[in-house]
Amino acid sequence: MTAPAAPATAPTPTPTPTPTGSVPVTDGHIVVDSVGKDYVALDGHVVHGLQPVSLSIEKGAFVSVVGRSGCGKSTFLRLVAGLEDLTTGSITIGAERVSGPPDSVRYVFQNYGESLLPWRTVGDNVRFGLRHGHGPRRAHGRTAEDQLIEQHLAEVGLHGTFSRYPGELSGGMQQRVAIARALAASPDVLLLDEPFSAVDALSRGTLQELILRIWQERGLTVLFVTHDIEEALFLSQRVIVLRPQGAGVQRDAAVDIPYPRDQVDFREDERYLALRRDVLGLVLQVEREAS
Ligand SMILES: Nc1ncnc2c1ncn2[C@@H]1O[C@H](COP(=O)(O)OP(=O)(O)OP(=O)(O)O)[C@@H](O)[C@H]1O
Repeated sequence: MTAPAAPATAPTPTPTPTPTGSVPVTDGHIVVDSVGKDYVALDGHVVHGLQPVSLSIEKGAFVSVVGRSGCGKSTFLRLVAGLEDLTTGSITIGAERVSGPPDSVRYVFQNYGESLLPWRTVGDNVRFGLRHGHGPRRAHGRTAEDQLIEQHLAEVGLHGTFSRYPGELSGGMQQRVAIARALAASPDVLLLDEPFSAVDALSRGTLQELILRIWQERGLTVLFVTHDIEEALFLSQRVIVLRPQGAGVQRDAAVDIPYPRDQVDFREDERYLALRRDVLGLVLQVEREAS
């Protein structure tokens, strides 16, 4: 496979005022300080979505978040994305405190079918990302914009699909469109919430390699949520295990295995096997205690 030779360093784009007048953040270093989230359920009782978590995620890092269902993975991602208000703490990305969706952050959801606009062509879906992004890759004029869109599509292996509709593509291809749309916004931080869980195993492998290549080439900070511990270890420099029921961080494990990582060789590496045993053991132990 083609995968990063080393952790990449993101180029620092020049801050450009957005059409709404807000100034985008310009750096992918994420600091999460005592961040917690409580929800009030319909019957009025308080649910801990996430109990206070503190983390520092370096610019250009690839970090995965794992843990059993309901432990707060998606809540954590939505808070970093500024899609929900914090109950406690603060999040900063670069120099900016997150108080709404930052211009430099893009989110790719599991359900590409819901996130893509089915009545718009693939090209127009990516155009949406381009027009609502920031940074130096914005184009002036329809032709220049179309060329940029073609480049974004080619970057995710979808050359020649501009005029097709999402519903005409396979699941894996639709998720590539969603990734291209996110990249068209020139983000510094890419958040992915179980992005490959709805695609078949083979497509999943190629999508994993795609995301590693993009991470390396663009120097993005990537936060990746998955149920799949093997996927998390294969992709990441660091795997964060959350405790059940939003009870915070249980383990913060460095995956000290160099890139490029080969899908087959990686899974035979002693360091991978030891980490897998450790992380899987933790999660399974929690499952047993909960059942
Ligand atoms: N809008 C909401 N209102 C009430 N409770 C919520 C809301 N969103 C999440 N929760 C609760 O917060 C907790 C964490 O949910 P979250 O979706 O973050 O977990 P998760 O680890 O992503 O789960 P899964 O792996 O199943 O997707 C759960 O108990 C969930 O029921």
